Amino acid sequence: TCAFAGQKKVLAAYEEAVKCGYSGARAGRLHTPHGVFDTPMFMPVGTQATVKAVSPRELKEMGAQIILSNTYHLYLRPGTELVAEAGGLHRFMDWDGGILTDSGGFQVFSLGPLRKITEEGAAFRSHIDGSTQFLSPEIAIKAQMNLGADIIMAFDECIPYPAEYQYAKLSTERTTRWAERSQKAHTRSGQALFAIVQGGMYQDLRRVSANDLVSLDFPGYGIGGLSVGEPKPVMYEMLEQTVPLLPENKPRYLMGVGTPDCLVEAVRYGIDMFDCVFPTRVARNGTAMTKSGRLVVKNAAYAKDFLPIDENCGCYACQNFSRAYIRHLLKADEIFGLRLTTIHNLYFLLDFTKKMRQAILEDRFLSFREEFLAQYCK
Ligand SMILES: CNc1nc2c(CCNCC3CCCC3)c3nc(N)[nH]c(=O)c3cc2[nH]1
Ligand SMILES: [Zn+2]
Repeated sequence: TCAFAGQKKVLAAYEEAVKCGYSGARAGRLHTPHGVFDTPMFMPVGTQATVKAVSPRELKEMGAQIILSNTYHLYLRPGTELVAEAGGLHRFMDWDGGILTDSGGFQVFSLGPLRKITEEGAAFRSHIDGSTQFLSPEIAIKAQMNLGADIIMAFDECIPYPAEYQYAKLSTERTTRWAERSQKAHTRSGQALFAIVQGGMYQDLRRVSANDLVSLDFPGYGIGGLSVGEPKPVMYEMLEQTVPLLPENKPRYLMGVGTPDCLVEAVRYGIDMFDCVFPTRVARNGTAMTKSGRLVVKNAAYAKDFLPIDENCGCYACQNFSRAYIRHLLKADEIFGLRLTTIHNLYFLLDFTKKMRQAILEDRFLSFREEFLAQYCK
């Protein structure tokens, strides 16, 4: 095992990373002010301080450990000072588990019509009221200190795909300078600041980004700039180049990933933490995730199917309701229908990462991966 080396200001401590015999797959324990959590882990996304359609009690019941929220959205509405006055994000949304906030870097570049990026930061138009806004490392870190998450992310630029080598190089070097500025602006003890590795789809830039950020010594590392439309083999190649350069005794968080096939490959390379809007988003248009692929429960084929979505699933939806009932609710635009598909999809991914952890601890991760990929159609 990798003994935990004492690190200053580290509360997202990493210990007990148990390496299984093959490559970098490992099972670990992540220490935060709101508890100690098992990895590999999937983190449900709650963009606007709620995981859409489910309650904190239901999240706890299905085994969620850390959930995500978003600085960009909360900064625009209701404002991060207001959340601070309410006692912080945990109090505001009544969640006593772990919270991780993304710095807003990705959203600025993917949501608001981008105005311009300078060394100072990013100016953009709010997607809510079109007003001109500005985010910089200092503003993003102050906002995240106000929200009070257990883990916060450095302000970065997620390089679009595809991108010219020269642009990727300059942007990655700026993201490293922004990471240093994020570190200097981060003055809240009891909160872990993770840096974010960039480098586009260029192996050499990925290695430079990882090495530069590791020498700045962060308690954990996000891997950004992936799952932005690149082919999966390219994403895996970037992981192969990047993950081995990150300290073994620190958490690695692959941002915005993803589907079960991507999760099992990323765990193989040594990723510990994942987030993705996919399970909650597709649930809202009536698609359920299963170990053999997606099941569009809204389809007419299920009108008289009185079996649950997945007979082996332990979630509230599968334990109590049939495909026919859920299809009926979705067709009737009943809110409870969205709640049931969301509960199932979140449970599916949370349970999937739990199964991967168990396989690693029992040193059978490779066969688990083979069996899963054989059954799962992308
Ligand atoms: C979907 N693919 C993807 N997502 C990325 C994300 C967002 C991760 N998810 C955040 C939650 C979603 C809403 C609330 C918080 C990325 N974020 C940052 N900061 N940098 C990336 O390179 C970055 C890269 C990403 N790629
Ligand atoms: Zn289920």
